[in-house]
Amino acid sequence: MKICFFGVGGVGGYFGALVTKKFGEKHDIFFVARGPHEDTINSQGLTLKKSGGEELINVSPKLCTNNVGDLPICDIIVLLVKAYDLESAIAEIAKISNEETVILPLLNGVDIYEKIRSQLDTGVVFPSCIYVGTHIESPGVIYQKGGSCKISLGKDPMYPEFYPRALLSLLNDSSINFNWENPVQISIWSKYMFIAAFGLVTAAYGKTLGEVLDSPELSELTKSIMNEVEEIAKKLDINLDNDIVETSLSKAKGFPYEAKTSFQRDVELKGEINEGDLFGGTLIRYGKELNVTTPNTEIVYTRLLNK
Ligand SMILES: NC(=O)C1=CN([C@@H]2O[C@H](COP(=O)(O)OP(=O)(O)OC[C@H]3O[C@@H](n4cnc5c(N)ncnc54)[C@H](OP(=O)(O)O)[C@@H]3O)[C@@H](O)[C@H]2O)C=CC1
Ligand SMILES: CC(C)(CO)C(=O)C(=O)O
Repeated sequence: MKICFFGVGGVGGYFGALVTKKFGEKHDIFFVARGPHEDTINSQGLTLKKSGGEELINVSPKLCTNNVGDLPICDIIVLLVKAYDLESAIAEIAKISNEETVILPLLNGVDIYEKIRSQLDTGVVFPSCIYVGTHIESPGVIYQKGGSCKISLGKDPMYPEFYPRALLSLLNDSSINFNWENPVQISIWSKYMFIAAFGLVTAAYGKTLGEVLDSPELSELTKSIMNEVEEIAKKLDINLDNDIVETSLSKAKGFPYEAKTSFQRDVELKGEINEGDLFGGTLIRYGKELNVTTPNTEIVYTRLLNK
């Protein structure tokens, strides 16, 4: 098979390394990367420090490139760019996919499937989400620490009968945990509740997940954003568990004290280029459309925009 990891940063690099370690000989595996990260992968391979660095994996794909013109039509594309790069990435992916290509986008967000479908009508696209704490430590090196590392994915509403046997075998045989869930929207919204609330608060106040949990004031603020997400989900008929806010809060205890959300990292490193609209902007828009007040999201998002 021809398999492309489009974006091998924190999450894409983590999964790309695991799949390449297992299947680099058997399948043609391609990485799309750019800049110094691409250069280092080409000269030294991609290194994954798994579970906080105790286990080291080093892999080389068949080709790492920033130009999809170098790639064939692929059977499987794992899409892992930040939301602000999604539109341009989809335009590139359209060039290496056909109607049979299986596309797995693991980005945070509740409307990623719709965003992809508004631009791409080929391929089979699986709505999904993932809990994993991982980032680019230095060019060519991915550092993973924390998170269940489990993917939730469900059927493509456009092809409800299509079961992605090859993709699921690939994940399974690469020792990647997943749940095939239908409907998957409950998991996607539960993950979104977690990351929108913790992402906004960690980024706006410059605190790690552990520091937010330690602060009664910031925990309460995180919880109040989660309550707003819950109200929006209710209006959309997404049946989240009754205790979803409590379980989402306690999920953060499963991450190391010093863990940062990917959103906090972006705000610290890249300033204004970040996924704020995916969290704050989207929630505020939903609130207006659905008549749900979102005062806490607004306070935190405004603080971020004024940073
Ligand atoms: N990191 C985490 O722990 C988690 C992240 N997520 C979500 O997963 C998604 C990906 O996040 P993450 O992996 O952290 O992001 P990263 O920024 O670490 O990785 C994305 C990579 O894709 C590259 N890229 C983007 N567009 C192109 C392009 N056209 N050509 C070549 N390379 C490209 C980026 O390059 P460059 O750096 O040059 O922009 C970057 O290396 C986000 O939606 C995030 O919210 C979900 C769960 C956990
Ligand atoms: C929840 C968390 C922290 C890890 O999955 C995440 O999704 C992120 O940092 O974007």
